[in-house]
Amino acid sequence: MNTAAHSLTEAATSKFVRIKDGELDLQLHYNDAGQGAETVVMLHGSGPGASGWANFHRNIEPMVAAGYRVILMDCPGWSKSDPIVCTGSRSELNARALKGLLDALDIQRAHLIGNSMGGHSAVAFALANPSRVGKLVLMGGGTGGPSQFVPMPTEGIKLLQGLYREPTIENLKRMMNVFVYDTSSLTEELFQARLANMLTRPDHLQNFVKSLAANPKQFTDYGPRLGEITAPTLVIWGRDDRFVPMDIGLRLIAGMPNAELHVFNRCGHWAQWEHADKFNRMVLDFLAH
Ligand SMILES: O=C(O)/C=C/C(=O)/C=C/C=C(\O)C(=O)O
Repeated sequence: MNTAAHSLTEAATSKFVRIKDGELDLQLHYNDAGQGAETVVMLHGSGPGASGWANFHRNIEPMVAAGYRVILMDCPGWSKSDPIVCTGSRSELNARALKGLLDALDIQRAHLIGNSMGGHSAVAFALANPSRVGKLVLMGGGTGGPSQFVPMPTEGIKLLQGLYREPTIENLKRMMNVFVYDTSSLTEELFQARLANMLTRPDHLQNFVKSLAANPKQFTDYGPRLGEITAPTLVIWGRDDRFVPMDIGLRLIAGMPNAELHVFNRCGHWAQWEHADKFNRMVLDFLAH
C-alpha cells in the first residue's frame, strides 16, 4: 500500500463545513480524499446508518489512485451531518446541500456518482445546476418515479422504513438480506458496524420517520424532465434489485439523451459494493473517455 492509500481512512479524510442557502443553514460532514484536478462526488443512499463512507468504501481508493479528488457528502439527516426533518422534496434538499458544499469548497464542476437516493439527488442537482455537472453515474436510483412492473413500495423499501421505525439488529438483518444478491457476503462485522452507525444518531432515525409522515413521497419523480439532462450518464443496476427495480433504469435511459445502461446479473441494490472491481473499472473508463 502506498502512502496515499495508507491515509485513506474515514478519520483521516473527515471534514465539516457550514452551508447557508436561504433558510437552509446546516453543518455538513464530508470526506475529502485525493488531490486531482477533476472532482468526483459520491452521494449515498437513504438507508438507516448510511453514509458516504459506508456506501462507497470499496470505490474510493481506485478513484483516488486514478488521479481524482473524491468527495463523499453525508446528506442532511445522515451520519455526522446536521439533523433535519424534510417535509418537501428530499432530492431537492440534498441538491441544495451539494451546491452549498461545492460553493464552500470552490469547486465549479464535478462528476457525480449517486447510489439510490444519491442518484435521485444527483439528477435534482443536474437539473438545477447543469453547468456544474461533468458526468453522471446513477446506481439503483435517479428518479423517484414508480416501477411499471413491481408493486411500490417495494419489499426492500418496506423493510427500510420498518427499520427506521424499529431500529433493531433483527430488522437490520432482515433489510440487509434483501439488499444484496449474495447474502453470504454479509458478515457479522458489517451488521455490527451498520448497527452502530444507526444507533449513534437516534435523532436521524426519528426525523426520517417524521419526514415520511409529513410527506410520504420524499423523492420527486423527475421522469418528465429527464430529457433536459444532457450530461453523459452511465446508469448501473442490479438485475436482482429488490429496493428500486431495474425498470427504473430503463426509464432513465429512455428519458436521458446521453445515457447508457449496464445491468449486473446476480446483483442487488448495492452494485458498487457487490461488484466493486468491475464497477470501478467501468466508472473509471466512463469518466476518462
Ligand atoms: O426510496 C428510494 O427510491 C430510495 C431508497 C434508497 O435510497 C435506499 C438506499 C439504501 C442504501 O443504499 C443504504 O446504504 O442504506
